[in-house]
Amino acid sequence: MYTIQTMNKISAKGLERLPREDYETASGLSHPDAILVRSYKVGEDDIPPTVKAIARAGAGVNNIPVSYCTDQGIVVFNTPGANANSVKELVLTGLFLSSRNINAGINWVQSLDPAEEVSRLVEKEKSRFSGPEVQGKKLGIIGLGAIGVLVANAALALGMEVTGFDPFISINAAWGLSPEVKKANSMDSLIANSDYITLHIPLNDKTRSVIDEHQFDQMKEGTRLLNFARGGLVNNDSLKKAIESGKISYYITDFPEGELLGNPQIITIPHLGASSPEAEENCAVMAADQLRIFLETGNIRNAVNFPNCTMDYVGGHRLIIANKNIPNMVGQISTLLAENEINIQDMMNKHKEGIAYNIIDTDKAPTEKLIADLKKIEGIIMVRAIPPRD
Ligand SMILES: NC(=O)c1ccc[n+]([C@@H]2O[C@H](COP(=O)([O-])OP(=O)(O)OC[C@H]3O[C@@H](n4cnc5c(N)ncnc54)[C@H](O)[C@@H]3O)[C@@H](O)[C@H]2O)c1
Ligand SMILES: O=C(O)[C@H](O)COP(=O)(O)O
Repeated sequence: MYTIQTMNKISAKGLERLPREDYETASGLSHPDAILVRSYKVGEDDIPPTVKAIARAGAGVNNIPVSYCTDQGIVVFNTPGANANSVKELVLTGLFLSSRNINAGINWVQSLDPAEEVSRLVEKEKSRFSGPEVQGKKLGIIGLGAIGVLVANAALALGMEVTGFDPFISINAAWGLSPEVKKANSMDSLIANSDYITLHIPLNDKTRSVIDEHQFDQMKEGTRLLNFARGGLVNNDSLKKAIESGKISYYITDFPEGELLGNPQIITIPHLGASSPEAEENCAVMAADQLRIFLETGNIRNAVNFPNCTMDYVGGHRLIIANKNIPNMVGQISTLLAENEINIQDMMNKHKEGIAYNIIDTDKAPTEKLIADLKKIEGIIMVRAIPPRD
């Protein structure tokens, strides 16, 4: 029986992927094998030593202490692309909200006295809420991953001129991107030439406050900035100055903070990007499947801190081992197996940055002592025997 601790409400469709006879899934488990989470901020103290994997049902993993998990041999998964369409639709909504003064107009209508002649007032005052069309305008997209690509293609269909900046674009993303999307060679040039800018990059130490005073200075007067990626990407002090100076006419964010409230040029959405039943289901299903496959077979798909590594598992004896990506690790592992008269039948070794991951199928079950001896090899981070299937 595997135990999975949920740290947020997870779509039932995802939980159904973990059969009840083999999995207990609950929020208050003290020794879980794995954690299933959405945006809950997971602290190191939330991760008991029994945890082998954490699955983030969503894209951003900035709420998980990934480096700590790597050091502990804990595999962290996310669900690439599973909520991208949901976010794309909200970004398009944000594009129109930033352009047509819809929010201000709606709020004004709601503030009217119903006893007044509302339809007459509306016709008299509506010019106050006029705003430009997006067709023919320039959209700059920072980050052309799962979401950025969908936004780019959809904005082209709206008649916008689209430019993207992503120095690390994946081959997959490039395949999905319309050839009409222009490539910016720097973030500065993209920013200086856009009427609308939308952010679709992860928040990490390299991207924190990536939109700061310098970036705002490059922008055209009246730029509309959309942030459906993470609050920390934009420096709030610089943003407020840019709004005061007229550089920014509207900031639309899915990540409200107290200091952003009450400003009519900042539209705050309560982190609804992935809050559609479809996205919640897609993410939960993908996260649960990835967890289950890892726990039951050791195969890894879509980990952010471990390499993808899969080998057909027919249910014999299997060891999974993670180690620092340094010389002579495989040699030491195979020598120890040979000394224990265990024959390797199949083996896969992959690495990602400083981590190497091995799947080793053997003719005999590894003993507890062998596992303990493997763990003693310097550079080994994690060793686990996968229980044979019936
Ligand atoms: N609002 C929401 O509910 C919501 C939902 C999903 C994702 N997100 C956020 O959006 C981000 C992007 O999601 P995604 O699914 O497109 O992820 P993704 O991994 O598919 O794409 C991210 C892209 O950003 C690029 N990138 C990284 N650093 C960059 C930089 N400095 N400059 C330019 N490009 C850079 C990467 O190369 C990659 O192509 C997530 O990390 C998450 O923070 C928000
Ligand atoms: O990174 C993500 O996938 C989004 O921010 C969605 O977060 P949520 O699952 O908490 O809605």
